[in-house]
Amino acid sequence: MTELHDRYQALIQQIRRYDHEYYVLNESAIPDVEYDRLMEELKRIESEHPQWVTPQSPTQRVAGAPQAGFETVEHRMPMLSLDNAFNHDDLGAFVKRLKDRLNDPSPIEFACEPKLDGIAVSLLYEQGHLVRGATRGDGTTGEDITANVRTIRSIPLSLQGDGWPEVLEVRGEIYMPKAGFERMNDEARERGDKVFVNPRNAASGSLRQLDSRLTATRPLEMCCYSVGVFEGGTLPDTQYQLMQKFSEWGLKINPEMALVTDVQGLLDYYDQLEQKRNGLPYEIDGIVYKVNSFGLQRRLGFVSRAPRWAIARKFPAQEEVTT
Ligand SMILES: NC(=O)n1nc(-c2ccco2)nc1N
Repeated sequence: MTELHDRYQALIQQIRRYDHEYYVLNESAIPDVEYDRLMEELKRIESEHPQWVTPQSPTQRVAGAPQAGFETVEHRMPMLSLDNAFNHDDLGAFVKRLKDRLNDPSPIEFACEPKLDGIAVSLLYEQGHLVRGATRGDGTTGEDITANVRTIRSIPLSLQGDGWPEVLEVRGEIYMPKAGFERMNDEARERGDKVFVNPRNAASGSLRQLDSRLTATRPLEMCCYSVGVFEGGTLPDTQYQLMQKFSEWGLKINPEMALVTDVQGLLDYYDQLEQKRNGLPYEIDGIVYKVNSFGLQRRLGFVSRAPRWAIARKFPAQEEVTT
């Protein structure tokens, strides 16, 4: 029996590693037929030994039946909205305001991230296991979409590596890549079904399904970009270091992230990303600039619902191409 149980645990680790390589690192793992064979062997062992199955097993990503509705979730820490900068002068004014408030003229380091155009989501991990997924909602109250979040392969059911806090709330954006959006709409047209106007609406509609078996068929991904609640552990001192930790723990982060210094750095990054924008495999509607140091972020605090230490800079709206 222990030999079979050892095989069972090895299978879970192997499939978890392939999921991470394929869905988080976007590296081609093994041929589908080989992956499917491993999953079939895992399901067969679980059917013979149902008492071994835990919610963290790769076979447990899709619930068997629809839920009646969505429970509400009260966010222990509000999910922030971002102040906006509409032009380069606004960015200069933003940096000046920070230096005045810090009463320190020395250069400030910023973490720069593409502003993904999806749905902001909170993932709660306890003892390293995913226990809840929730939408941002109005920032204070969101909807419990755990069953749907569990179907997204780029979201690990258990954190990898070590050193993560006992309670860790990871925040990020769930989005639908452009190629998946086009493919899904082509299939919908062939079936005579409703098509979605844009990837953001498609992601939102997919997350609001009461039947997670439908959500599981949708090409959704998640990039993680900030932390909410954390207990029973420590986190790095900067946004950039936190993202490296997230990646070590098996969470997907955005590869376009960069560290820059002062206003010129913000402007250069804007120009670089504006050039890249149309070639990216997902839609972005701007950039999020964050003061990199968490110590400085704490000193700067928030104004009402938005942090003083971050600002969004939007690109000009793109002409809707009517197909
Ligand atoms: N939407 C998006 O891509 N965001 N949103 C934040 C954010 C919002 C509040 C704190 O951080 N960061 C990124 N990359």
